[in-house]
Amino acid sequence: MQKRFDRSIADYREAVQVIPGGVNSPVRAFRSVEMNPIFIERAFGSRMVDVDGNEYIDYIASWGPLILGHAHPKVIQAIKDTAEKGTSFGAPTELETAMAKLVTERMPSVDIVRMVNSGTEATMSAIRLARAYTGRNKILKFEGSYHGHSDSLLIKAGSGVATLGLPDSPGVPENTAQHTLTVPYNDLNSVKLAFEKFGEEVAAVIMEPVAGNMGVVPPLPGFLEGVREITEQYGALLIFDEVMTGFRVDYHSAQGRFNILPDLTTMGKVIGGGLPVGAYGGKREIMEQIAPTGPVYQAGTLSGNPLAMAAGYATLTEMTPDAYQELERKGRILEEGLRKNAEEAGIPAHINRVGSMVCLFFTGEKVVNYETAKTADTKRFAEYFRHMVDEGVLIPPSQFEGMFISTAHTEEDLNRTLEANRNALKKLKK
Ligand SMILES: Cc1ncc(COP(=O)(O)O)c(C=O)c1O
Ligand SMILES: NCC(=O)CCC(=O)O
Repeated sequence: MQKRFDRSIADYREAVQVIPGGVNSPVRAFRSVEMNPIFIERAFGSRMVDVDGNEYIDYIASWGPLILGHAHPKVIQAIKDTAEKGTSFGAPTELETAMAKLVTERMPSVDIVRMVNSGTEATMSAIRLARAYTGRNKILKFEGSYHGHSDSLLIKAGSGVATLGLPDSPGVPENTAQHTLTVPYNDLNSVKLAFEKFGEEVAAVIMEPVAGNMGVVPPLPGFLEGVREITEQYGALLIFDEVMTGFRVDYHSAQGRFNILPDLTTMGKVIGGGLPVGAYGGKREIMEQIAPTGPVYQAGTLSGNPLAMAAGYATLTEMTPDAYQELERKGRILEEGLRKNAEEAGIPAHINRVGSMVCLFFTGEKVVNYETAKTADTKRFAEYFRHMVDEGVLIPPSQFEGMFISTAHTEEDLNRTLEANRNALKKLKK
């Protein structure tokens, strides 16, 4: 490595004394890429600057939320203006209704929405609601999908769980885990077989409409349609986990892009504009089973927090349909450039992209599910990651995560990224 990380290394040594692994979320630990975590000092637009003064073109984007880039002036102003009037009241505000209106207008299947504080809370609450509504216990999820860290959903999970190779977490009781069925993504036949066996017991299928936690994996044609049909046939709910894809892959999210309507939708990331937010919503009849209109309990001291609502509202307001087209165009530039570079370098690679979510897998195989994602050479990814850091480009530190493009990435940033990619590929051990 040519860059110096003296201060990051010192910060990390200090952090591990008082924080497990020195990080507040495992994916920040850089373990699988065999580096110490880089501590960040500040960020603006497409750039992040670490505590040693190294500057990067950033594609982590806080793991998805920052679709406008870092510290967007309108988002920062909205947070400032709101903060001056108080940061939390424990009583409703008009801002929450305004936000709910925006979400319900844009998210095709969502009539009514409840705000929570994270994606984990959103999926956990949606599962509880689905179980209560159907009077059934089992849920079906896909291998290598990540839906946050609640017990029922930490089975064969993606994201950091996959990166660290911890498929089933200790601490999840067996009698909880037994209610979670898992099948391969993009494999409709396996979904059918699972329903033939357990169909009457399944409360819901929860799925990422574009998988984003085993790297990026688009749904194959007919897959989302098929799952929608099967769930309807068996009276199970379909939950789209749009925590990552929501307001990211399209103005109308993945459900709009692919034109499939789930019963419930979970959201997070972009709707918080960089502040802690999650949400779940859907059909009125189902959602009104939640307290206080119904018996299913779910609550939150800071839910619908004014600062988070202001940041989310400002973000969504900036994200016009044109802005999504622009992201699509940038996504295409990156996708095509990465493919061309890998071909020219003679490196086996598969590139998946949906909108502004892009992933370069170091494998010659087509990646359609977790099994095929795992054919990627993670050692090679680690080496590539470190070369990219040296080149001043920060991508998520795992083969099983995608890059996020923001409206702040300029064409120059993309060209510079492709140049960095070319240089990094050249330096890889053959
Ligand atoms: C699809 C998906 N669902 C749920 C989550 C959990 O969200 P959070 O980290 O906000 O709890 C994530 C990411 O972390 C995600 O990508
Ligand atoms: N794609 C993985 C995530 O978004 C997780 C972020 C985190 O757990 O910090």
